[in-house]
Amino acid sequence: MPKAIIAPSVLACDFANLQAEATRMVKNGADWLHLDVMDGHFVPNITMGAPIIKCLRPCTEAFFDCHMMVADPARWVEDIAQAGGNMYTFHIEATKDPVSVIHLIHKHGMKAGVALKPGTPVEAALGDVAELADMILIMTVEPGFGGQKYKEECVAKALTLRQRYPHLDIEVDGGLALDTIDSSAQAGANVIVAGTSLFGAPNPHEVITTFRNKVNEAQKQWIQ
Ligand SMILES: O=C(CO)[C@@H](O)[C@H](O)COP(=O)(O)O
Ligand SMILES: [Co+2]
Repeated sequence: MPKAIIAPSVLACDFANLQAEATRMVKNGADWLHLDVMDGHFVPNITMGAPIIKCLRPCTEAFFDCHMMVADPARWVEDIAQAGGNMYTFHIEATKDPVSVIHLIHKHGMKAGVALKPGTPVEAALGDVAELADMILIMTVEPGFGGQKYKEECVAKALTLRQRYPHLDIEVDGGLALDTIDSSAQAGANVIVAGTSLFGAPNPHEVITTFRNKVNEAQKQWIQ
């Protein structure tokens, strides 16, 4: 069964101390670090790109989960691979040919993730995309900003995917916190991204442990 993976989004950290903030989350039990790359075109915000990821790479051995909110997903694959990205998750809305982008990502030695905005139906990812991708990301907020309200209605897409693809990594991202995790865990999501609720927590270890326990408990129902 897919295991729980907790991925703090550094978008909510103190960027003046990125190295310390990233390693603080790893010490508190994070499995991955979620790095939100925004280009100011696909979303109305600009964050970081390959140069910052490259600087962070020697600071930690954590798996870098790169969430690419960019208008041209193929364009940045080589740069992110060279910077040390491990997962390259692009938005299906940004390309007419997601299968080619998945192949390109694999060719560069990274895992391939495919993200769906709240308004994108899950059918867009069924079939070839879900079968070739290593992970599907269900956005539970509109991409572009941290600290938004969780859209619970989006988790129905995670449930559809989990029922069809019992071994697929399914990530949820946006507004995940102690009071919203249950619906995502119950729907079968196993990769939990959280920014505000982890970087703002007095005890992030406790929150990470709670997320992990809830996901692992919920995943048991999918064992056939
Ligand atoms: O991709 C995004 C936003 O576009 C996310 O990764 C957010 O950074 C998550 O932040 P919180 O909603 O957990 O504060
Ligand atoms: Co993200």
